[in-house]
Amino acid sequence: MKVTQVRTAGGSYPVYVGQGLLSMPSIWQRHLDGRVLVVSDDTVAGLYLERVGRVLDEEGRRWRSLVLPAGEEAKTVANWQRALDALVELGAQRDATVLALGGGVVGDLAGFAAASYMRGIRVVQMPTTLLAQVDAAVGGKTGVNHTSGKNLIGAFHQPAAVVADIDTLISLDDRDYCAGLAEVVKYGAIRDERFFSWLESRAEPINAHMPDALLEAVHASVQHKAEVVAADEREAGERALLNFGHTFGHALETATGYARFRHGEAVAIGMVLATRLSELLGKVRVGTAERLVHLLEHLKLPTALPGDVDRERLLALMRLDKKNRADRIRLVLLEELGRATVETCPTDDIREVLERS
Ligand SMILES: NC(=O)c1ccc[n+]([C@@H]2O[C@H](COP(=O)([O-])OP(=O)(O)OC[C@H]3O[C@@H](n4cnc5c(N)ncnc54)[C@H](O)[C@@H]3O)[C@@H](O)[C@H]2O)c1
Ligand SMILES: O=C(O)C(=O)C[C@@H](O)[C@H](O)[C@H](O)COP(=O)(O)O
Ligand SMILES: [Zn+2]
Repeated sequence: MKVTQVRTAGGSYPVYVGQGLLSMPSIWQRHLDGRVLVVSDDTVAGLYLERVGRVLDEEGRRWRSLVLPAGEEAKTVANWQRALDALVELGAQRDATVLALGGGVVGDLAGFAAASYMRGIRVVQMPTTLLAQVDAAVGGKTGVNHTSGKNLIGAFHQPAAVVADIDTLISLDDRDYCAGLAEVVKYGAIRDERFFSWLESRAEPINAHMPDALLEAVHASVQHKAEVVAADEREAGERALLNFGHTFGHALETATGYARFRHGEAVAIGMVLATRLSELLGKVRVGTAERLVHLLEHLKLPTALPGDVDRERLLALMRLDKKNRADRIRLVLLEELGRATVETCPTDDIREVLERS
C-alpha cells in the first residue's frame, strides 16, 4: 500500500492506494466518526456495499445508505437534496460522516452534501473508478451539474481520508477504465513529460490492467494531484492547470445532456482540441497534438469531436466556464509536453479549432 499525504489549510489527510483495502477496516475505520451515511450508486452498491456495511455493523455504528442511479445524469441538485434528506432522516449531527462509495459522480455529490449539511461535516472518499482514484476523490472539489453547465453548483470541501482500493477496478467495464486514463494522461501532459513517456511505454500493461503498472499510474497521479492541491487549494492559480481539456470537455458533456460521453472521454477530446489550439496560437511545437492523439488512441480513448455536435453551441457553453474572467474565455494551453499555462484565447481561434475538428 502507498500513502500520500495531501497538505491543505485545514490540515493534511491521507490517500491510501493499494490492493484489498476495502477488506482492511483497520485502515479506514478510524477516519469515521458519528453516524454514517454511505452514498453509492446502484451498480457499485450491488458490488461493494454489503462488504462496507458489514464492517459498520460489526463495530456497532449507526448508519444508513443512499443509493443513486448510476451515471452522470444523477449528478443533480435533486439528488443532492436527497442526500441531505437522508442525513436528516439518519439524525446526523455535526460529528457524522458521509462515506462516498463509488465513482466521481458519487464522490462529488456526496462531498457536496457533506460540505453543505450543517455547514460542513466529515466526508471519507472511497473511490471505485480509476478516474475517481486518480483525480476526483482527491483535492476537495465537490458539486453537482446544472443543465446549463458542468459542476456549476458546489463547494471546496476536503475529505478526511481517501481509500483507493485498486482491486475494485476489476469490475469496472472497459469504457470507464479507459475514461479514467484520460485524467492520468493529463498529469503527464501538463506537468511531467517523463510520466507522459512512461505512459507511452507502458500502454500495453496498463490496458491489460496489470496491477504493478496500475498501482504506479494511480500513485503517480495522486502525487501530482496532491502537489497541485497543496500549492493552490482553491484554484487561485496553478490548480487551474488541472482543467487542461476541460473547457472543451465540459462544454461537450453539457451539450450532449451528460448522457453521451463519459467525463474522461470528453476530457480526452478536449485535451486534443486544446493542444491543437496551442499549436494554432504558436504556443507549442506543431506535432505535439499528434503525439497526444497517438497515446490516447493507444489507451482506447476518443480524440475527435463527432460531426453532429453543434460547434457554435459548444462555444456558447464555453463562455460559462469557471476560469473565464471579464467575459473572455480562458483556456489551459500547452507550451510543451509537461508544461502548461492558462491564457485568454481569441474566440475566432477557438472557433477555427472547433470547425476543423
Ligand atoms: N472533484 C474533482 O476533482 C473531479 C475530478 C475529476 C472528475 N470529477 C467528476 O467525476 C465524474 C466522473 O467520474 P467517473 O468517471 O468515476 O464516473 P461515474 O461515477 O459515473 O462512474 C462511472 C460508471 O462506473 C460505475 N462504477 C463505479 N465503480 C465501479 C466498479 N468498481 N465496478 C463496476 N462499475 C463501477 C458507475 O456505476 C458508473 O456507471 C464527473 O462528474 C466529473 O465531473 C470530479
Ligand atoms: O481538481 C481540479 O482542480 C480539477 O480541475 C480536476 C478536474 O479533473 C475535474 O474534472 C474538476 O471537477 C473540474 O473542475 P471545475 O472547477 O472545472 O468544475
Ligand atoms: Zn476532470
